[in-house]
Amino acid sequence: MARYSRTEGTIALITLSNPPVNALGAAVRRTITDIMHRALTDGEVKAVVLCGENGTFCAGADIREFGKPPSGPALVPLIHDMEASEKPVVAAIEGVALGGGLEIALGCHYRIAHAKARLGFPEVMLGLIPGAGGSQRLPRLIGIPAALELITTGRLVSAQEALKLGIVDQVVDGNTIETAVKFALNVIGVCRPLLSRRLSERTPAFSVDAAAVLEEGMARVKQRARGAFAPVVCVQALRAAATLPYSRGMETEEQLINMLIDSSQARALQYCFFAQRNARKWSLPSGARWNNSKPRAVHRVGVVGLGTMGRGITVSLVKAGISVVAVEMEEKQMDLGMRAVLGMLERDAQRRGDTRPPTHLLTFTLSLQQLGNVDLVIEAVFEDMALKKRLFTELCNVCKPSTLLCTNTSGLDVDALAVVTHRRSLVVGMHFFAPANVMKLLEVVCGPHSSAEAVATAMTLGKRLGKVGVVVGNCPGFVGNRMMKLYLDQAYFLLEEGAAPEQVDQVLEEFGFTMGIFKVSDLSGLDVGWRVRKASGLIGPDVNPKTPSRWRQGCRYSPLPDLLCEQGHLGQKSGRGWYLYETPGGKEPKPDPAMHRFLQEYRSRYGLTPRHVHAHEVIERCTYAMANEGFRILEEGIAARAEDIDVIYVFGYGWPRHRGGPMFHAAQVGLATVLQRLEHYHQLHPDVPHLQPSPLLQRLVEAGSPPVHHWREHVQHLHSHL
Ligand SMILES: CCCCCCCCCCCCC/C=C/C(=O)SCCNC(=O)CCNC(=O)[C@H](O)C(C)(C)COP(=O)(O)OP(=O)(O)OC[C@H]1O[C@@H](n2cnc3c(N)ncnc32)[C@H](O)[C@@H]1OP(=O)(O)O
Repeated sequence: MARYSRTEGTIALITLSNPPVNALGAAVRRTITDIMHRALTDGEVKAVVLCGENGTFCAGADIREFGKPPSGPALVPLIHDMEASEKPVVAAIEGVALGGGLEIALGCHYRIAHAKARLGFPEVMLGLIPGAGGSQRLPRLIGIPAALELITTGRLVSAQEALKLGIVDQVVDGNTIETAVKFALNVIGVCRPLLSRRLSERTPAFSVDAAAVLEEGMARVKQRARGAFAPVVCVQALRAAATLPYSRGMETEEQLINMLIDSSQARALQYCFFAQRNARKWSLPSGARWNNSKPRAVHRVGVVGLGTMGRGITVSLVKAGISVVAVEMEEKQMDLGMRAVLGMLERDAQRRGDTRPPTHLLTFTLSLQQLGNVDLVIEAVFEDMALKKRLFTELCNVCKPSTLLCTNTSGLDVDALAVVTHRRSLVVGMHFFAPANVMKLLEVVCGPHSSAEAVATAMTLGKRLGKVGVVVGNCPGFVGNRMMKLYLDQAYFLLEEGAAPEQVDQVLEEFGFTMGIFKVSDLSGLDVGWRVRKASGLIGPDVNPKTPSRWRQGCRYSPLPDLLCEQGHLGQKSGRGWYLYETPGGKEPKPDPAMHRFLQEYRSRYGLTPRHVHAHEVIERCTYAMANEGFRILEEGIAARAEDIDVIYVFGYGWPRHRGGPMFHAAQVGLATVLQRLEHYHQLHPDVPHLQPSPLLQRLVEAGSPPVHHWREHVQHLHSHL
């Protein structure tokens, strides 16, 4: 928990010891409070050095304790006693000093950091504010503007930046604890400077500038927060720091943290924190798991296809220091792709203040033969099964027998590709999201043939690229796009029934989505879905001409997006889609009067009487339809946990993190309510079978709506896939 020792005769060394990250759980707080008291009252001790075991100072409060009844001593009095002490207290920061860890460090009189240390207040990402004095001490140390930026974004800073900002006093390359002990010996008995080191005794100058900074900060934060409370409350806490004496500021901080600590948003964000980490802990029906499966070493990767996805994937790999052989079939395409990749790397290097992008890691070629020596190939060619099958057959002949073959398909059958190869166990899906060098999500799709080694390798590679990998089973659209289809269907149906694209989008954005569904559709291009619908026989020559236009494969179908595509309205790229753009390629969507006329004509053609669609109906139909499909996905074993589905939606589809994800949201609304609303909508729309509540949802409600992490126990035939 925490250890006490004496060094150099007069220095008390207090070492936090709570692996893996020295989180400040109740037992740690109790021990540290006791031994700090011992050090501060022991007449032989002249100074204290506070450090963490195993190269980590402290990652803050134990997040698992939030939401449970409080136990153990609070942090605020401990920090206060330490700061008020007449003995210098020096923090020796290695690894991280985050949240409560940084608050403890700010209560110390001096801070020495290792060059590789990172510091910050990430509480806002957990739906909180720095609630143990951090919101009051940091602005007194570094000023309002810098504190505002750090606290409202949760951004971590390097030791070097912390030194520039004045958060730490010294940065060391060598032994941080030895340096801190020497430092402590030097400041023993130096009284006046100690007084000035107590941050609570400083007054932040509240200039007119600071008032303007806070006002601007509030406006910026409100605009970016998409309905999240914590960033807004962070600004309120900083305003208290700027305008109130320290003790009153602390009272405000306490009121604000108490308001947030039990909020549904804090619960959702803390759920996301653990869900993201649990997603790494995959397992397969064979018993292979993340911690018993060895990944292969990957030094050299082949990327086939230099379209939008291939370019992003190539950039991601090169930025992670991996050699890439990028293959295109046509010279013109290769030229375009090469220029785009080099441009992206150049811009990225400039942003980081690096003059030389790592282009030496890149080879561009028109020949698949150059893939003979790569460890792994990521195929990113056109979404066409026949083409992919031909490519995989060829790759088998060209690549060494141990090369893993991965497909970046967004929904085609990975098993069907595996069976055309002589190395089925080495085939997995690596589904990146556009733009692949920016988006964090990676669906790793494994089929019945995929080996544990292949899954482990794809997941490890994803981690090296900074992605959040989630292992999913093989089915059309996998997890993300399979659920997205139902979300889109509901959005189209809402238009048929009377809504306008901008109205649906506004409601979704107010709910917290990064972008409304119709804006997303315009951005990705309406032709993407059009091709998928053609390939899956929903449109095209295979459809019986007698089939009504609004009916496909036994259920309601909306031809609205197909009609737009037929008119050449493909979204941003054509200057017109669900919205109107100034020019082809324009980025600013404007409601389109022609779209409104088109929808009116469409409705009268099919005898649909438009009605007013309420905001709550938009949210319920879109999000409950998604969650309902999520339950089916769980039941089929396509996702191992509800948390995995939520991670996919938060990191890949712009789902608001402060609402946890579609499955967590359903739990927060109440499963019984979701079930009842789905029954209601299914009664109104019996031609939409996906609105019929899934059996798993019904069983969970019968079982009294257990919490999300118990849902798996109610899945029948567990291990069918994952
Ligand atoms: C004092 C609390 C009392 C509670 C009662 C309420 C009182 C109300 C007053 C509240 C005042 C509190 C003031 C303080 C608030 C805080 O400090 S909030 C926490 C702020 N800190 C963070 O957000 C840090 C979160 N952690 C990370 O960012 C990263 O984990 C890391 C430290 C940078 C390490 O990253 P990496 O090396 O990639 O490892 P990970 O896989 O992420 O983590 C390893 C395992 O450690 C677990 N973990 C990490 N941090 C915490 C944590 N703070 N609490 C609990 N557990 C943590 C993580 O889940 C991993 O676990 P496993 O998956 O099981 O391996």
